[in-house]
Amino acid sequence: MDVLSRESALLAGIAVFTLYLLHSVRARRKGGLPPGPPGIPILGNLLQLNPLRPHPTYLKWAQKYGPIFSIKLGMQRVIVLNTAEVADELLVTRSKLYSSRPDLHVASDLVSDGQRMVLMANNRELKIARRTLQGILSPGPSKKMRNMQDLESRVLLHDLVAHGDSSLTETFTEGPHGEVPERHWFSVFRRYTTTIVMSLSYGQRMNRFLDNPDLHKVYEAMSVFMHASEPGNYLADVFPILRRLPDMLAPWRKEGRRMHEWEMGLWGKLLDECSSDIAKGIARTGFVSDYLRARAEAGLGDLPGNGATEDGVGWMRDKFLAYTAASVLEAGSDSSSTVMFSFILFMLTNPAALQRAREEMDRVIGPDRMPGWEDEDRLPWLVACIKETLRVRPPFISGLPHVAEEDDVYKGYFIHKGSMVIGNVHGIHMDPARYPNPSVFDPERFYNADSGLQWNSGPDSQNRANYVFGWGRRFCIGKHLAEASVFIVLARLVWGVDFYAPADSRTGMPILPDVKDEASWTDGLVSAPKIFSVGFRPRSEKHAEVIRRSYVDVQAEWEALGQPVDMQ
Ligand code: HEM
Repeated sequence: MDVLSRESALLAGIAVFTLYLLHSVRARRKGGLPPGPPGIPILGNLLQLNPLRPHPTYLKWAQKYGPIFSIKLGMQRVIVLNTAEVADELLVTRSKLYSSRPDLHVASDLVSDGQRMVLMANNRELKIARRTLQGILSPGPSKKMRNMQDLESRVLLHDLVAHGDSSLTETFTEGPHGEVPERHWFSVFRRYTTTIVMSLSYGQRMNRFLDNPDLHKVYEAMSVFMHASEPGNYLADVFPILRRLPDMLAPWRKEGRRMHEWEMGLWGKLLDECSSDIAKGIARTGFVSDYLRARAEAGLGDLPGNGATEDGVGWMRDKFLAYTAASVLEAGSDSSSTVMFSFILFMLTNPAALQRAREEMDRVIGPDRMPGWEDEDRLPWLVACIKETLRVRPPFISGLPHVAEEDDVYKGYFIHKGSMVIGNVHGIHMDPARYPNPSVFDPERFYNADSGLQWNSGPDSQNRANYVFGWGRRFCIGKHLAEASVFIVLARLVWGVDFYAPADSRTGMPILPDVKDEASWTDGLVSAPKIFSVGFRPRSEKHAEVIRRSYVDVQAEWEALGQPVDMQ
């Protein structure tokens, strides 16, 4: 160990011990914490769970300690909420107190320069970003994206059929951080989800999934940022005192700033290109160009820097605007495609459910046209299958952590200011009182042929079918867009495409990942199926003809809209 590392380790040790003493005295004085598994000094419960995959352990502890339990990860007190009732009470009814985020120094202050909304405390900037995005993502405005969702989902069907058996005949290996190989069928879906949010933000579509560095960069940026946010990766996140160390003793600072520069090469470049097109009088759509034009009309054409103006309006400055668009690109890409991959996996592992979905589709729609949103009410089995997919495998399976902004008391339990508070989505979805036989994939629990269709995914806390979109003031702002995408893509997939797993040459059985084995899923914030092999072909010649024709029509639409046509 060199001198610098020895000094850093010594300093860290002293800091850890001092903070540990302070925390223990405070906790003892207040008392009344929710129950929880005993930990060890300093590390608390850190060694008892995998921080990148905590949900199986959270479930075990929920079964032992009940609706609310408390653990300690190093110095960080964590309160985990395991029933819909307690999560609704704290994260919705008391949302004012529970809407901050953990203080992630490296991911937020350094990598994001404090501008990434998903990591922001419950502050003025967050309100400004949310208000701006409400303007494009609340129920009415989000419907304006339906034209793009319609056209892009037609392209997706064509791309899948063109992909055919490629993912069965080629060998693919995931990258060390779960990177998806470009030619794998996952990329066909990823192009769809990313092109939607790219059109929404910058009015530009992604017209190919192969040889498209910008598409990969969006996922790379997410991977960099998620890696930087992983609990325990940086001591400076856990021990704020270390943030005062000089640069030579704080290697994370250089690394964080380097990541920020790299990110700005993507997010900053997108904004710069948009500004320069506007300056040249080139027509651009998308919320960023609308925002820049409105800002210029307000006399604030040039507004470099971070944060927002101090006036009553609170105009976002350039970097804040670039990162708000980035939040849409990041939050809207991986999450929605994960649901699509999980749906395909659950349908293939539950062939009777898939067969029933196809029969419903044939009865209601037939082979001569593709389904649309107007058909939703008449496809209750398909919707039940999507809801059950969301319940069994929510993308953010351990929720996104909130933070208590004040001391609070719940049913006699003391919750310290600064505690991380986690809505245990998996625990709630596996609560047998709410979902009998919770580990079984059973769309029947959501099937109701007679009642009008409702997605019931919040934000109201009554009668929610699932908790995949979070809670309260941090509730997912893209829910309406996401549900519309998930529905149209999966309805059209079931309608027109026969998707199948490779068969074992000896037994003839399909080769599929074991959905109950955690090793089949990625770890980290978003838990997605790891890549698996699937082939795609049209369900009949008639379906093939509709898919072909509609792809040709879409190309004409792109030209009319001034968008690039598709490329293979
Ligand atoms: C199926 C797809 C999606 C899922 C499962 C999902 C889920 C979530 C969850 C769990 C949160 C955190 C909620 C909380 O802290 O309580 C969140 C936040 C967010 N989502 Fe989504 N999301 C999806 C799609 C989208 C889309 C399509 C967009 C944008 C177009 C989007 C934009 C955001 C943003 C900007 C935030 C941060 C909000 C904040 O921190 O205040 N999401 N999402």
